[in-house]
Amino acid sequence: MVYPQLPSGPLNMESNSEESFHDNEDVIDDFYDIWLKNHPSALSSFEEIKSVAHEKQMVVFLDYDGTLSPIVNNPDQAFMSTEMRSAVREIGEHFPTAIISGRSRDKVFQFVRLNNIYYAGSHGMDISTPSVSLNYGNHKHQTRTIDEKMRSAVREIGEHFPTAIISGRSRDKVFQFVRLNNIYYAGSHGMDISTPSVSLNYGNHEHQTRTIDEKGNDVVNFCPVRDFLPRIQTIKDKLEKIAKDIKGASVEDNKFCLSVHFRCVNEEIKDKLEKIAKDIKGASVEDNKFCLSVHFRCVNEENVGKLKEMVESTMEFYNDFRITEGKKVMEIRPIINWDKGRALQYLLDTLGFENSSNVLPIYIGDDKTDEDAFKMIKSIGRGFPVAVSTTPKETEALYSLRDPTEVMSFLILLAKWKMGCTLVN
Ligand SMILES: O=P(O)(O)OC[C@H]1O[C@H](O[C@H]2O[C@H](CO)[C@@H](O)[C@H](O)[C@H]2O)[C@H](O)[C@@H](O)[C@@H]1O
Repeated sequence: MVYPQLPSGPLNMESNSEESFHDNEDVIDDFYDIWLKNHPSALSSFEEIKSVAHEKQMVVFLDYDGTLSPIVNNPDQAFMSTEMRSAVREIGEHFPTAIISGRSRDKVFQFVRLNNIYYAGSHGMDISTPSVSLNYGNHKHQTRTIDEKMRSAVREIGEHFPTAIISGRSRDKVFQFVRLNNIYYAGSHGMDISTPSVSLNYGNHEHQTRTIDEKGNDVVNFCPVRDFLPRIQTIKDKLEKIAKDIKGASVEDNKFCLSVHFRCVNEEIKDKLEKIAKDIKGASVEDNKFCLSVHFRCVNEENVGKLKEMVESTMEFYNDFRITEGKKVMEIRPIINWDKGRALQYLLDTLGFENSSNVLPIYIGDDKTDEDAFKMIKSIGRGFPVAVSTTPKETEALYSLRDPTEVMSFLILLAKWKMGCTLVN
């Protein structure tokens, strides 16, 4: 498929339609008709989409707020309808499907509660895929958590081979996570090892002690750093005092080692923003885990400028974060070269569609951050970027849908079409 050139629209529009057409409702309809010519409805273009997608692998990407759920005043009440949930479930049955949202990944999952799709939160900075996909893509920022499938795989390995887990955590903590009795555990970066007592026949006996574990088994503990324990506790006390003064920092006791965590240090920013929001009626701060949102949908027009100024001047002290603006929301995000477009590419690679010319990504979204995903599809040169908007706006998308209701009709149509193809074949 040759990716058509995006038309240069005749309208001078800002990219946030909610802002640009706020007071101009009379002219919206006329402009919308002109805009539709450049960004035709994905519903009325369905025949064309079908003919391009025929015998290709479509991968579906969806934004959450304003796309699967209507925009409402209270961000915690942005529920999706039961009908929308079934439509997305259906889509997930027929196509690899992911939701890429500005919300925290956990929160989107709480809203959507579907297990047959993938989730990317914090504007694509926090992605979860099945662990088999760890064969693909860039592993640098990937972590695994042990789920039941993983536990049975390790149990199975332990049945066939002598198996050990060597972790930086304390030995007890790893055991609590893994809970398997047929493998060995080494904690504190290997400084605390427990094996069955037969191993007393081998190796250096200097740091070995024989004990009986809680199940009555004779075990050998190897620990070359036991003498360090009192000093580690003193250091821990000192570090805890320091961490107490830095919001979000914490100290983890790994028995013979200590970890100082700083993943949540942007708690400090959250704290400052919350103080600002408290003084401005209607403003609120939402914690999206790796990003923060300052909402001003319910703030009086005359106070919005003041709020924005205060947030901007607070953020001047944190030059590793940037502010982007969405629909009546300021989004505070780490300055890294990562956005919804990069997340889309990562998901395509991770799900095994790297370099496949057969793949057609479709992305449906309503806000500014979705433009990064539209641009990525454009740079791939194949696929369907779809903007959700009731008013004309500047966008990189090729197609459009008016609102979540039209999104739902489109998803239903897409799933039905695919089901038909599957039945015929
Ligand atoms: O990427 P998204 O899933 O679209 O998330 C972007 C922001 O969406 C949410 O805010 C928007 O929806 C709220 C509920 O309808 C509305 O009250 C708010 O004015 C909108 O901006 C979410 O609450 C934000 O944290 C996201 O950044």
